[in-house]
Amino acid sequence: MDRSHRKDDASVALPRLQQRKTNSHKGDYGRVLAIGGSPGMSGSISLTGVASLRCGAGLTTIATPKSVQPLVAQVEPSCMTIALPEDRSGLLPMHARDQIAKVAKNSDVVAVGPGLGRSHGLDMLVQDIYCDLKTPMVVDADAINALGSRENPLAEPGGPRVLTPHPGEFRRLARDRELPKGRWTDVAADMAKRNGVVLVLKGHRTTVTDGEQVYSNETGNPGMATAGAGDVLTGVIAALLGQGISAFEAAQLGVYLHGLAGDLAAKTIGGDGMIASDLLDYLESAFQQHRRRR
Ligand SMILES: NC(=O)C1=CN([C@@H]2O[C@H](COP(=O)(O)OP(=O)(O)OC[C@H]3O[C@@H](n4cnc5c(N)ncnc54)[C@H](O)[C@@H]3O)[C@@H](O)[C@H]2O)[C@@H](O)CC1
Ligand SMILES: Nc1ncnc2c1ncn2[C@@H]1O[C@H](COP(=O)(O)OP(=O)(O)O)[C@@H](O)[C@H]1O
Ligand SMILES: [Mg+2]
Repeated sequence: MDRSHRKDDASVALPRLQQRKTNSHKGDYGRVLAIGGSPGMSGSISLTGVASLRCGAGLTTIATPKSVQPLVAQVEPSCMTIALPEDRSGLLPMHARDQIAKVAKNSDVVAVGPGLGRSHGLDMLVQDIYCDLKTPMVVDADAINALGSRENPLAEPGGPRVLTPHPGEFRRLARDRELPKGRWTDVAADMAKRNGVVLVLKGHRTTVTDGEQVYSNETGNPGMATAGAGDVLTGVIAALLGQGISAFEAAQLGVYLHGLAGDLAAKTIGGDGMIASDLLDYLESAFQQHRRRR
C-alpha cells in the first residue's frame, strides 16, 4: 500500500481519558458483554470480564456455555453471567445466536473469543455476529480463528470492530498467504483499511492500525508472555470502547495501559513468575499513572 499518507508512530498521540463525573452512575460507563469460555478454558473469559471492570466498565456480563457458567460465576461476584446453550462438546452452537443478539442489543460493546474453542458451528456463529451485530466488538482468539475460516475473513463488519491477533492468529486471518518478512504492519494496515476495522498485532511492541494511522506500543515486557495476558487485553479494550472513545483510540490506549500494568507488575512481582491475573491488580495504577502524565 501507499505509505506516504499514513500517520505512523510518533505523530499518533495517546488519547485523553475523561475523569469520572461526580454525578454519574454505572450506566454512564458502558455495558460490556463478554462471550467465550468452554470446558477447560473457563478462566480466559473470566480474565476478560474482570479486566473490563478494572478498566472502568459500568457493568460486565459474561455469556458462556451453560456447563461452564457455574464456574465463571464463582470467579468474580461483580461480573454477571448468562448461561448459553451448548453442543455435545460443550461449545456454543449456531442457535445461541438469537440469545446473544438480544443481550448485545442492550450492551455498548461485545468482546468475543477468549476460550471459545473451535467447531464448524462456532465458525458460523462468529461470522454471523461479526456481520450482523451493530454493537462495537472486540474480536480475539478463537473468534479470530473462526473469521479466518472464511474466504474474506474481515469483510462486512456490522459495526466498529477491533481485532487482536497474536502472530499465529494473524497468519490465520491472512489465510496463510505469504507474509512478507518484516512487513506485517503494511499487510495489516492494508487489511484494516479495506475492511474498515482496527487491527492490533500483538507481541513485543504491539502495533495498532486502522490503515490510516499506525501506533507502535512501547510498554510491556516478556513477563507478559504468559497464558491469559491477551485475554486481559481484550477486556481492557472492550471497557475503553464502551466508554465512548473511537475503536482506534480504545485499541491504542488499551495496549498502552495493558503494557504499563505489565511493567508495574514486573517491577513488584518480578518478570519471571508473574501471571495474567496479576495484570488485573495493576490496571488501576496504570490508569492513574497515565492520568498524572497529562
Ligand atoms: N486460562 C485459559 O483458559 C486460557 C485460554 N486460552 C485460550 O486458548 C485458546 C487457544 O489460544 P492460543 O493462543 O493458546 O493458541 P493458538 O494455537 O492460537 O496460538 C499459539 C501459537 O501461536 C503462535 N504465537 C503466539 N504468540 C506468538 C508470538 N508473539 N510470536 C510468534 N508466534 C506466536 C505460536 O506458534 C503459538 O504456538 C484460545 O481460545 C485462548 O483464548 C489462552 O488465552 C490461554 C489462557
Ligand atoms: N515479550 C513481550 N513483550 C511485551 N508484551 C508481550 C510479550 N509477550 C507477550 N506480550 C503481550 O501479552 C499478550 C499475549 O496475548 P496472547 O498471545 O493472546 O495470549 P493469551 O491467548 O494466552 O491470552 C499480548 O498483549 C502481547 O502483546
Ligand atoms: Mg490470545
